[in-house]
Amino acid sequence: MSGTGARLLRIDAVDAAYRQAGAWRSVLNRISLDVGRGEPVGLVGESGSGKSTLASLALGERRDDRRITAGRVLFEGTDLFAADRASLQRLRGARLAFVPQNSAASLTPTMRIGALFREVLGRHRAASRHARPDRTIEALLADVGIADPAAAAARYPHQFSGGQQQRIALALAISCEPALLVLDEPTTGLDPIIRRSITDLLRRLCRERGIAMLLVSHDLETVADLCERVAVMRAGEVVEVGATRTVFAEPHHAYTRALVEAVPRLDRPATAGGGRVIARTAV
Ligand SMILES: Nc1ncnc2c1ncn2[C@@H]1O[C@H](COP(=O)(O)OP(=O)(O)OP(=O)(O)O)[C@@H](O)[C@H]1O
Repeated sequence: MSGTGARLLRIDAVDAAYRQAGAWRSVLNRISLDVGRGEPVGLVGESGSGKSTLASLALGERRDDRRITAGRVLFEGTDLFAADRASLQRLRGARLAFVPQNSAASLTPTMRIGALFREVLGRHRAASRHARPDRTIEALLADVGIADPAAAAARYPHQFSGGQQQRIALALAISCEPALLVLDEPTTGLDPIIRRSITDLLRRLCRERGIAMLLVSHDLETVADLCERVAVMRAGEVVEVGATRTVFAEPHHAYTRALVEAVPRLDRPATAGGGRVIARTAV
């Protein structure tokens, strides 16, 4: 699946600013970026360059201390910052889903896994489409590799390992069949083996279900593994965007070159399967 499909998300010449000490400070400067249906797109760049801000705007998140001063964010043709709150609410969590950094910790500790799913499915009407929500929940848990899903649904998050919690959080994010998954550093802080298994799972889930991804990460290897296209940000601007292989193998912008050169080993050849152009970084 590739970015040749219809545009799903269109970030169109967006400027954004945060209020700090009573004044508005610009943090995004005429950012444009599209994500096609089913397309995985990575967002990399230096700390503070605006990646999380852009991801949050892609989710239509409104905050009193932030404003869009120019441009638009369109999701399936809806202007997320002109839409009324009810329309936005309908989109968020259903068509648009978010996987935060350390998503395992985002599972409510006092709720059983089954109840967590029923709450999310119920909130977005998806449950009513399924005659047997328990079956849906068990199928989702099985799909992310949780053994004995019926028993798992009756347990609490702390009764699972960190890696399993991460898988459950992913299953929860895709439970409403979103068209776009926005992920903020989904593999940061994970040990290398769990990171690899979560990356493989994400790739499979999104491919099988045709889910597009906007993936914010400092981990260029994960981006190279998962994303067909990548945008490189610096100081509130997209300095380079293109096919991940090309951008990482032949960076045009000096900043991208420095970023890629900072990865310890770049000498492993690209593989057909994962599309990796960057070798495993030292972890
Ligand atoms: N709530 C806020 N109030 C004021 N400024 C903010 C706020 N959140 C972010 N910023 C500023 O906006 C800019 C972009 O921050 P953002 O978190 O989007 O960058 P980032 O690329 O995701 O960084 P990192 O990789 O460190 O997470 C930074 O200068 C940051 O200080």
